[in-house]
Amino acid sequence: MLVRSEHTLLLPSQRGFCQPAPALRSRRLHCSHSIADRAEAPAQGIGAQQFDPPQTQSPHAGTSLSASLAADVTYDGIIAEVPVKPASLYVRVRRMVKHFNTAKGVFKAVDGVDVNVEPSTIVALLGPSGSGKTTLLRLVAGLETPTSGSILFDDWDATNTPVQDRQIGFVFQSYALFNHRTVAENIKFGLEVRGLKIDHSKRVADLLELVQLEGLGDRFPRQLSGGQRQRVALARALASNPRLLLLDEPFGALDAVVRKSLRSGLKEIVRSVGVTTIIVTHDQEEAFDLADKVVIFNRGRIEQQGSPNDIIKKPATPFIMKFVGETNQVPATAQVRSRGHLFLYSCQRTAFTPLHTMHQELYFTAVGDLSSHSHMSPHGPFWVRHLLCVQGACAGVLHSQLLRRVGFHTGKAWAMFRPSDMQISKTCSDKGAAAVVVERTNLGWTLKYLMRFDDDVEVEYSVARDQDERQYNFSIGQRIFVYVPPECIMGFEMHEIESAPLH
Ligand SMILES: Nc1ncnc2c1ncn2[C@@H]1O[C@H](COP(=O)(O)OP(=O)(O)OP(=O)(O)O)[C@@H](O)[C@H]1O
Repeated sequence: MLVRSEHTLLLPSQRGFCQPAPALRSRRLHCSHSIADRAEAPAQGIGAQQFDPPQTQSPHAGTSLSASLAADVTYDGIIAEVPVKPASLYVRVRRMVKHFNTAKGVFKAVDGVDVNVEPSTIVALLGPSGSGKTTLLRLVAGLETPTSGSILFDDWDATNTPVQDRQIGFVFQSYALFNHRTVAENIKFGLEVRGLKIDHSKRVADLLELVQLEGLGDRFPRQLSGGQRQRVALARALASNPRLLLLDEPFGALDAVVRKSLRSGLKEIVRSVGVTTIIVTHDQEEAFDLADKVVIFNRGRIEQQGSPNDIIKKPATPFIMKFVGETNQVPATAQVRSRGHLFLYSCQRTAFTPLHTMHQELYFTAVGDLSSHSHMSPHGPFWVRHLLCVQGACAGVLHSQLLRRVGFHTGKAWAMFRPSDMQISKTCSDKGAAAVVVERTNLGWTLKYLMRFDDDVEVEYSVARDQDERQYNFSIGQRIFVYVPPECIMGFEMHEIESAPLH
């Protein structure tokens, strides 16, 4: 049954933040230490302990998240006892900048970042190493002072609020558990630092149940698997009923199988509790599976943010296109001559389409719209939108006039497309550029072909094994024809794709 007496004590003050308790100083030091240690943390011993989602399910499962959070809770267990809607926080990061002074000068780790984290949602910060993800998390936590910019927690400007007053739960890759304390004592620590006057034993028992570690409260961390230790860390972070949960590579030290099972457990728990959550991860699968919104960092800036679906289906920049999923990249103005046909698969900023078939005097030119998302270059990138077809002897002149009219300049351009968007045919047509199969790699359920066009440009094509058996089964040296629908091609210039750290 629902017990309300406990969680009324856990509700935040009207301002939205609890006042600092004297004991919190030690927590602050502890948190700083944990983050600083993260990069150096050795890989932990890994147990193959499975972590299935908790059996306690919300009766509102299947309804919208906000509806289930707002509803009266009528089921058993700790999930029902956590104050849901009032605890979830709306986090807004505004024009955030963080510079570090280094021997080489000022380093822009975070360079003008805006992020909204809606209440009760999970946001994943994803990006290459050194792109600024952890620095942003530390800024949100209050473990770093911004060079400029602000952080709003609901309507409260939390930019200068000390870490101990932010009512945040942390989970880090290195667990940061006390080895000399039992599991139960570690979880209890999360309550003690907040000075919460509640029945600690019951709360600990409930949290152990939530993370599926019932019966293990008396063990010491060294007697647990890596996955179990991480669940203790999660229980401890949730013990103080945080309004914001920050996770920094929480599963980074675990093997793929444990990561996956912990991930589904985490998702269930975070959704059930309704706590606003920000997770830093290197793992794209983790980010796309866990998060309502994925924020992709590159060189201290946000390259794109949106739902996992948006990012996968509508990558805004060549960097995202390359970072998320497989891509083929081909140079511009490359031509393929085959059986009297001239194929152009990128002409300045045109696309991978036949430009000219010598016999028919037929010209195609693909014209792209500049991407509205582009902030990297005034000229691109773009997605191809229209295909124009002109016939006759003056077509070449029209073609170059057209390019001038739509404003394409003559920098070195490239075209990029996903192997999954390639259409491969065994027979020659105006729709395909000729290539030869040069390599076939067996990847188990999929096969990867390497195909070389007549001008030596190579592209990869992956296909499911059963589809290959039914449809392709190409042999090395076989002549094939490759077509990519223009709307699946992104044109760009090389400097738009750089991801080296800023200095
Ligand atoms: N205290 C510091 N002094 C100087 N440079 C720093 C400091 N902290 C971070 N940096 C630099 O800022 C950049 C961003 O670091 P950050 O830890 O935020 O990256 P990240 O995206 O989280 O990387 P990773 O995924 O490898 O953890 C890095 O190049 C890092 O070296």
